Amino acid sequence: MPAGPDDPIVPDEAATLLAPLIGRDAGCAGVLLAVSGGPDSVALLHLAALWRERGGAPPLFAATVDHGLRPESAGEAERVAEWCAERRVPHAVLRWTGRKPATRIHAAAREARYALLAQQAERVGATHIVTAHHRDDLSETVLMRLTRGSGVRGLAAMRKSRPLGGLFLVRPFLDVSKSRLLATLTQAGQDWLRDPSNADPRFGRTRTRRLAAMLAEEGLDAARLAALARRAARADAALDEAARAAHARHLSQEADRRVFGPGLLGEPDEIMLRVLQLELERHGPVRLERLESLAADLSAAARRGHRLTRSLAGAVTALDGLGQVTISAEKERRRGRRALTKADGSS
Ligand SMILES: Nc1ncnc2c1ncn2[C@@H]1O[C@H](COP(=O)(O)OP(=O)(O)OP(=O)(O)O)[C@@H](O)[C@H]1O
Repeated sequence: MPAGPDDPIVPDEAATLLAPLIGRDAGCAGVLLAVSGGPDSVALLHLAALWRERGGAPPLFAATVDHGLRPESAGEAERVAEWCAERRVPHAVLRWTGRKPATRIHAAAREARYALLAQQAERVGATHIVTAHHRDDLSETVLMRLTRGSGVRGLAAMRKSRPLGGLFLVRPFLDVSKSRLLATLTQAGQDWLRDPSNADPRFGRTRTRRLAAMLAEEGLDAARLAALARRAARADAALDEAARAAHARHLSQEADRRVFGPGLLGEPDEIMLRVLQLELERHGPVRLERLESLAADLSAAARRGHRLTRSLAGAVTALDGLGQVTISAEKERRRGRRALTKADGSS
């Protein structure tokens, strides 16, 4: 009988969830569990240890990042260390000692956290870092992206597995509801830490949770939002593949200047946009809205046989009268112009 939405996860199911992503067959030589001490990641620790008891699990390690942002954080990391010791999972506390910015602290903490986890994984020889993001996290991320007007890629939200430097970042619980993780801990008699920031309305995620509760009453629940993310991820992967093929097809010259034949502007808008994105992201980050406006301007100019030059993301995109698009680094273009001026003898 399939498990109900609030049923605890049983040991066999733990193996089914974890093995395809971090089993030895998945090329995993060691796993670093990211355990904050919250219920989700304590459930991850508990289930991974259960899986190891049954055999077939790779070597397990755990780490807690102490961001040093709340006075209780050091003590909390010690509690996690105890829960890991009870399961004979080697545990490390990783301290964020870098400068703490005055704004966007949440984003900076996240960036520092992944960097510290990656360093620790390399130190212990783990190839995979595992977090306990679950279906409710996924659906909240989709909702946040919807409110920001994201495209297909943004709506795909989180992937179960993605590269992180030379490692893999794995999220085996994306199909599992938070209530099941809580039920698992309750059944096991395992305690967890209550993070006060989870109820703080200043954080966007807390506001999104309220919105999620309202939408669920209308039928747009976590399962449906997660299904949307899955479908968006599938579409995104197909579009990416088509864009890579179009990129290879239209790139006619590869040197400092990259030249794309006129066929690029005849591609469907989404493919053309992604080819431009692939190219521009080699120079710097680029916002979707800016990319859309560049693509629209290029198409409109090409239709009229006009030329066009635009600077974006540290690169210059130039359309000639024949529909060819050339992309070069802004500084190379400047260097080229200086060389020309010198050769002219003008100053
Ligand atoms: N301090 C921490 N130490 C170790 N792991 C952590 C820590 N904080 C979060 N994690 C891991 O990340 C998972 C998600 O945590 P959380 O939802 O708080 O992340 P977030 O701040 O929303 O950022 P993101 O979703 O981008 O990782 C946790 O279940 C846990 O596996």
